[in-house]
Amino acid sequence: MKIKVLLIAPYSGLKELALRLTKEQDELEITVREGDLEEAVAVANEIGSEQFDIVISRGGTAKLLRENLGQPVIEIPLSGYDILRTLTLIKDYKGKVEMVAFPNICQGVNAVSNLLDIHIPYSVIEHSGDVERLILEAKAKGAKLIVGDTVTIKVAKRHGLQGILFTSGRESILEAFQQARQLYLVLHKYENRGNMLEKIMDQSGEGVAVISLNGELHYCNTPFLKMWHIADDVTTVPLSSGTLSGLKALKHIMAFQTIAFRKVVQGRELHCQIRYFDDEKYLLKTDDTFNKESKDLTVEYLRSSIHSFTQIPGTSVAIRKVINQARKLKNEGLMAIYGEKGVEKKPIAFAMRGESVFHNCPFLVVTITHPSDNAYNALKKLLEKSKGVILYIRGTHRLDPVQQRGLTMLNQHQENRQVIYAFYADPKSTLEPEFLKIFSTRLLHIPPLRERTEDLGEHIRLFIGQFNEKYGKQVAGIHSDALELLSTSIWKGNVQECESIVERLIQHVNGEYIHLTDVEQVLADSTINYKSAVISGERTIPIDINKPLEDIENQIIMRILELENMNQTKTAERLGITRATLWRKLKKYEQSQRG
Ligand SMILES: Nc1ncnc2c1ncn2[C@@H]1O[C@H](COP(=O)(O)OP(=O)(O)OP(=O)(O)O)[C@@H](O)[C@H]1O
Repeated sequence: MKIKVLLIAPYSGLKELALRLTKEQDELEITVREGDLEEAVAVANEIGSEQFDIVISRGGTAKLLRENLGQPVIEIPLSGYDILRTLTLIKDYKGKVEMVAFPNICQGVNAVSNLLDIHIPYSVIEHSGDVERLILEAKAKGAKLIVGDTVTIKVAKRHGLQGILFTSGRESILEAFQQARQLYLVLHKYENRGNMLEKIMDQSGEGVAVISLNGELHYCNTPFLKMWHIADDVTTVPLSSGTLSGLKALKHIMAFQTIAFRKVVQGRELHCQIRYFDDEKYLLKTDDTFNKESKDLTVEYLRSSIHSFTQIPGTSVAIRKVINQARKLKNEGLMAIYGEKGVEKKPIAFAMRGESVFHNCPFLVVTITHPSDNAYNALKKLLEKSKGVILYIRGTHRLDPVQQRGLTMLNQHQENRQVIYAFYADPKSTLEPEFLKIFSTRLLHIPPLRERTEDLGEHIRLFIGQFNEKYGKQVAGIHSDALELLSTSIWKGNVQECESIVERLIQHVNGEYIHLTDVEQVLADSTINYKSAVISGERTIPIDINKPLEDIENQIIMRILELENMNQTKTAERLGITRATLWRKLKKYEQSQRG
């Protein structure tokens, strides 16, 4: 396939010469037209320059075409021979000569004329609109002959002067053809490479984009467009201004750490990861299936609708005590919070933030998913370098004793930053004493939901409202016997579990009230055997005999751990095994679940 070239000659002589030379070019299919400056742009548009791979022209016309066309434009040079030829022609001219030309011609002529010791006064054309004035000035100074560019000669003749054009000769045109061949090869190579990369990006299941933190979208692949439901000509990424300003505040952390956040698009939750890319641009990756993090430490930027303690449901003595204590601790730069899974540790931390000196700080959930040197070093870096944020850190109890002691060496009190260590169990029974000491007087305990069941009704009502909205239902309440059954449940997953049970109830019921039978049916279908758990009370637990022995053993261990407030020493004692054996069993089970 031949390279398609459009050559627009600013003067007829160049057109004639080019036409003669095209015959010798096997690899090029050259179309030659004539046109100077704006006229050349009109010619290019008329012929449809987009069908050509490369455009060739000369001087100011080439410059103008470059500004107006999408194609690469090659300029026919003015070689030393070309200049020499013209200078030889004018050297014996008796009248006054002046050169009026574009900068590149002036430079070339100067270099050659200096060598030959021929000095021609000259004026440089910066803009094509200057030509008229410069010619008139030359005329006023007594010039009879003007040498220069096509446009200069035209104007000079109009003002009654002689004009000689610096013409490009054969070798200059051939040089332009050679450049066209080379440029095409390079472009073709990059185009192939670009197409291949685009295909690879499109085939990856992930949505990938490059954005600026003002929302500008610089690049994205096809999966990204689909996940975000945007058209391919969209130039901004649809993130809320709140999220964008939060991300801006996290710029310095993104320079060394990927930050995760979630975004709901048309009811689907997208898991997003963002990190500094290059030149004030950020790489945003999104996944619409839950992507199990394989990294040892993850950082998630979490936003919340909770800004005050009044948004924390419940009136029980237990929750009021929590709120009182949280109010006292809210402005502490370093503190800890503990309570079972789903007990509302994060909502309470958000309420504290809303009423504290840290209310403008982005909230980052830092999780040690695998206790390793990598996780420890990443955490240390975050503690050393982050400012203006709340770091809510989970999983430090899984670090080894040396690493835990290492954390105590860091200056964790930074201005305008809060560090909250979060635990499931009382850290007094699990942490290295030295590490514990740095926050032990600022420790907030959130009791499990089963110890404040009088709050259950309020939680359930709020969740009913929330899920009515989500599923378009009109459930008005729950019958007292149904609520009573729920109140006697263990709620191993606490408020989080209550939320998912109410979600299932709302999906299940069709009438206006949740009845006892609805609760019984939903609980019977749920993975945890509530009914038996309710009946069994503390001393017995339900056992699914269809499960493998390892699962049953773990179920027993977890129940005793729960009853012993996650204290491993007491649990081991109660089970009649050593603490090391208990630890090994838990670890083995955890690994078998993961693997
Ligand atoms: N960012 C949030 N904004 C508003 N409500 C939230 C937020 N996070 C959680 N909740 C509500 O609070 C309930 C309990 O929260 P969550 O499960 O996060 O508790 P937690 O104790 O922090 O959990 P975990 O132990 O898993 O860290 C959730 O079921 C949800 O209803």
